[in-house]
Amino acid sequence: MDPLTEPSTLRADGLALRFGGTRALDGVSLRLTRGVTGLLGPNGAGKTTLLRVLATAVPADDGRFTALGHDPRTAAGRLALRRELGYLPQTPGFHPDFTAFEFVDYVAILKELTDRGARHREVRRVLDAVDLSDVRGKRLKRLSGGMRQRVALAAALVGDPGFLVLDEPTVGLDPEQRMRFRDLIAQAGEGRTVLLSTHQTEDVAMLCHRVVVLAGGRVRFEGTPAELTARAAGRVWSSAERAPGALAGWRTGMGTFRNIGAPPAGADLLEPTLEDGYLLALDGESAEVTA
Ligand SMILES: Nc1ncnc2c1ncn2[C@@H]1O[C@H](COP(=O)(O)OP(=O)(O)OP(=O)(O)O)[C@@H](O)[C@H]1O
Repeated sequence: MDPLTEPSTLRADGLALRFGGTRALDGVSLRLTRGVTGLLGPNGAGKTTLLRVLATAVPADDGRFTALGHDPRTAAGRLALRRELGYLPQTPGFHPDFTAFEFVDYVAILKELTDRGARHREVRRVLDAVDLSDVRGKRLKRLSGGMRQRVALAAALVGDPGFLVLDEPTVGLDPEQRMRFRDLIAQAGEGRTVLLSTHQTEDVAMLCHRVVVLAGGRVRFEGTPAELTARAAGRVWSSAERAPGALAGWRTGMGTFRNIGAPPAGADLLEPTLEDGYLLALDGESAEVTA
């Protein structure tokens, strides 16, 4: 799959949504293709709001989008899109006394899988896909946080949706669980359009083919992870003292400072990371990292 020649599966133009005086989305336009796109942004950037709009949980005040060819502004378009949608919200509404199987089965019923036998096979399939077959009879309140996240992912995968919206699915997971989750998301991204909101730049570097940076309700960057990293080329340097002109800078474990911004002449340049490119894309918005 070549991301440059892949056709757009989602097109959003000028999406806007206000909460009182807050412009949570302030004219968001973007294109998604099949594969996993990472959505990065500081707290309050509008990520959850954007995902809720794209998951048809809330309508935008202005702008429009189509996903998998469906336009959710009509009731028929909304229904068609919801039938092809898997949504893992930031705080999944679990009933703690449901077992893992019952919860996913309940979601499958909501997704109109009416044939009981076929539905139960599908529930077993997705629980198996997230490696939870052994605990499918356990109540959710007895599962660890990481297991509950996997139950939520299984619920999002029910019915093999073509469009997956995942809101910070790796939050609260330990590094080993996060690695397993990345693998599951990468598998889910094969042939599907996946939009993954995260604060983890490593998640994006390791599994996304595209990345969108959102801040203040606006898209600050849209491109490949390599392009975001390349933005920081020649703009990351090391110094013995805190560099007053740096956009962001912090003391490393080695005792030296790692600085981002316009380097002074003769600076000792460092290899940039995706996180450096991300902080530069925010252009100072939330990039005052001082330690
Ligand atoms: N239901 C709501 N009522 C009022 N304000 C809201 C509501 N939902 C979001 N907001 C505001 O809209 C802005 C965007 O919030 P949103 O939750 O989309 O950001 P986010 O990027 O997901 O943040 P985080 O990374 O902290 O989850 C914030 O200023 C938030 O306070």
